[in-house]
Amino acid sequence: MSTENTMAELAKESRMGAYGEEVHRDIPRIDMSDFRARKAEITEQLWSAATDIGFFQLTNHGIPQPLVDEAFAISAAFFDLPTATKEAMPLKPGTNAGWEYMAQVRPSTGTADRKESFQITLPRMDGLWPSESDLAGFRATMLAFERHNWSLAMKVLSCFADKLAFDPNLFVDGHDPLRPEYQSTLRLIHYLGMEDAKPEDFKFWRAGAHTDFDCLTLLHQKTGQGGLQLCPFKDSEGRAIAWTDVPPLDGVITCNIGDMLMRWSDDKLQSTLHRVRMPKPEEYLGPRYSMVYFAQANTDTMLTGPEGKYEPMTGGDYIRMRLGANYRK
Ligand SMILES: O=C(O)CCC(=O)C(=O)O
Ligand SMILES: [Fe+2]
Repeated sequence: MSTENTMAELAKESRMGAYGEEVHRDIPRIDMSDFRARKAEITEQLWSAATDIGFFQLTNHGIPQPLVDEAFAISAAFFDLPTATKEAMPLKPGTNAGWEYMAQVRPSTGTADRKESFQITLPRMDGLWPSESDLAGFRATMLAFERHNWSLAMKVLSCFADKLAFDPNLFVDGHDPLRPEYQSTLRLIHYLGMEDAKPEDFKFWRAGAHTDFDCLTLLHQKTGQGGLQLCPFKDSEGRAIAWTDVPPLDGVITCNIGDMLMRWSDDKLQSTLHRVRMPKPEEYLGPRYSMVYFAQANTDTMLTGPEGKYEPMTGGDYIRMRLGANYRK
C-alpha cells in the first residue's frame, strides 16, 4: 500500500468515531466439523462470508473448550498480578509483545482504548513471560492455546488458498511458527470494569473503531460480556454507517479478515470495520475479557496478489507501516 493509500485509510478511520445507528445483520455461522471430508463445502461458506460481510463464526472448530476456559481463567489471573509485576514485562513499541495499559490510541477516536492487554508473539518473548512463582502454568497454557489457534487459522486460510488458486501450502509456509520471522500474535485483553466509572467515562470506547492489520483474526469472547460491533466495509464509504452487535456465544469463535489478507487477495476478501462499545447503564458493567489471535504473515513472507493488483510487499514491512499509527510514542 502506498503512503497516500495509508493516509486515506486513516482519514476514513478518523470519521468512524461517532456512535452511529445500529442494525441487525446475520453473521454467517460455519460448522468446521469433519473438516477434511467437508473441505469443499466449508470453503464455499467461508468464501461467501469473507467476500461479503468479512466476519463469520466457527462452530465445532476443534479447539477444546476446557483449554479455552483455562486460558480465560489464567488470563484473568495475569491481569490480577500487581502492577509492578506487569510493568516488568512492558510492550516494546512495534513488537506486539508484552503488557500495556491504556496505551493503544485508535485513529478513529484519538483516545486510548479503556483496556490493558498482554501480547504474545513467540519469537519476541525473551524476558516477557511471568515467572512460574508469579503465575504457575501461564506459559504452558498460552503456548498450547496459541498453537491451537494457529492450527485453526491455517485450516481457514487453506480454504482461501484454494479459492485464490494459491499454492495449497502458501499460507502455512507464510505463517511458519517455528521460524524467527513468525509474527502472529495472541493478545489477551482486559477491558476495565465500569462499575465505579464516572458518567463522562462512558463516552470513551473499550476499543475504538478499526480494521485489523493481519490476515485473519480469531476472537474468543465470554458469554455475557458483549460489546463487539461490526460495520461492513460496503457501508463505510461515506454512506450511512450502521453497526451490528456480535453477541458472544459459547463454543463459538468469531473471525474476521484483516487488511493484510485483503491486500494479499487483491481486495477479494473484505477487512471489516469493528469496535467494542461501552456497556449501557442497564447492562453488565463488570470487566470484559477477550482473547484474540492475529494470524500475520511472517516478516519475510512476500504478499503477492493473484492478479498483481498491488506492489508485492513483505509481511514485516506491512505491519511496520500499520503499527506506527496506533500506539502512543
Ligand atoms: O475484544 C474484542 O471483542 C475485539 C478486540 C479487537 O477487535 C482487537 O483487539 O483488534
Ligand atoms: Fe480488531
